[in-house]
Amino acid sequence: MGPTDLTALPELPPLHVPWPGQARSTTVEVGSGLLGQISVPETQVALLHDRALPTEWVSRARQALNPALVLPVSSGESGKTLDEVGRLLSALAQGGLSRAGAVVGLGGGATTDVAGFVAASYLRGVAYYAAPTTLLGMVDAAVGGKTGVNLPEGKNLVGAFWPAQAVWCDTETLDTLPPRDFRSGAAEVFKHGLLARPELLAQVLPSTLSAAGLTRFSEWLPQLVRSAVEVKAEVVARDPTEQNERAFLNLGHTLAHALEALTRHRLPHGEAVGYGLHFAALLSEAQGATNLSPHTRAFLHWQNPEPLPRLQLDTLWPFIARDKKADELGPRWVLLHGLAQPYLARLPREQLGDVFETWRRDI
Ligand SMILES: NC(=O)c1ccc[n+]([C@@H]2O[C@H](COP(=O)([O-])OP(=O)(O)OC[C@H]3O[C@@H](n4cnc5c(N)ncnc54)[C@H](O)[C@@H]3O)[C@@H](O)[C@H]2O)c1
Ligand SMILES: O=C(O)C(=O)C[C@@H](O)[C@H](O)[C@H](O)COP(=O)(O)O
Ligand SMILES: [Zn+2]
Repeated sequence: MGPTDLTALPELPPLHVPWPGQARSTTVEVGSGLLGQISVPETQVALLHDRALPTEWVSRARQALNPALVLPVSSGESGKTLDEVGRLLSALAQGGLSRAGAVVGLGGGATTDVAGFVAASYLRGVAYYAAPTTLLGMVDAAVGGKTGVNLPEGKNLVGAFWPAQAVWCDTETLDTLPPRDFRSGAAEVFKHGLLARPELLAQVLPSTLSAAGLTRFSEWLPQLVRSAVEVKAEVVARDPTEQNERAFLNLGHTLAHALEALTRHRLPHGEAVGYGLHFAALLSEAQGATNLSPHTRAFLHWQNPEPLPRLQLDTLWPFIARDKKADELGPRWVLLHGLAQPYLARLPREQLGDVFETWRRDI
């Protein structure tokens, strides 16, 4: 499918994600060319952008926001460290950003996770806005208020819930996103499809028999981003701080985060999630569900993630055991009774071995 004239498509109305018990809400806008039109009410703005982002997107945001401070953030997971956060906080202090100022994060999910955490910590919290430039950032990372960084002991082990006031998803920025990063982000769209909206599965993979599927140029891309955001927004509005059903958004992530930590983050998050979704589908089938793994197997085939080294469950276990959903009784897994029927389960470790071997053979 070739490029489409997105200006010919209808404008999508903004989505408002309420924050229960608080006066604020997040406005999520999706459209092509939004970046050149963004604005914030605060007069003093610090723009934190992925250092490796094409300059065109940084220039557009600079022109629109006229920021007092422009701070490049180390790209990807290498920026999701406490050292990087410390460096950025010092730069804000030295630059004189006041409590009335705002932080704007521009980049993929890694950058918006860091920028959001910096906004949450600086002066005990300043206004935060997100301009995600990856598919994953748009459909997942920038929405819902989870911000933070990694520790050597595991993924996202430090952070804060600090929702953005606005999230601007400019789908034009995806024009420069490498295809591998695009396919990586599609894992979170697929996850939202499995969790709540099965029609999204067919939009990512129009036919499980063909390799053709979603691309940066698919005419339904802005609508797909919006639909995927809606799934997350509905859950987050009911359970913003993961006391309950928000844990479902972690489908596939117990294994994914362990794979990321074990590979020292060389495996991109979305590829780890692709592997994790397949493991969750196989585990769900071992508990009685049917017809889930054909979907996740087809997705993995389409996504074509980096091959994994030979892995043992024993090697992954310490990371699985530290998953944030674990409690004193051990890890909890997000499973599916069927499409759009998630539940949480505690499984004895002995039950995982056979499924792990099947997964290993499949990937
Ligand atoms: N906070 C949340 O709720 C949440 C949800 C999902 C994922 N995450 C986090 O998001 C991160 C993954 O996000 P990601 O997949 O966006 O990875 P990323 O931020 O590392 O970006 C992937 C790559 O794309 C490049 N890039 C970004 N935008 C580009 C563009 N428009 N053109 C060209 N290159 C571009 C980046 O430089 C990087 O190399 C992980 O750290 C994950 O833990 C957070
Ligand atoms: O927003 C959520 O909640 C999610 O679980 C979305 C995940 O895709 C995302 O990777 C999130 O960062 C994982 O959160 P964590 O609490 O397990 O670190
Ligand atoms: Zn994720």
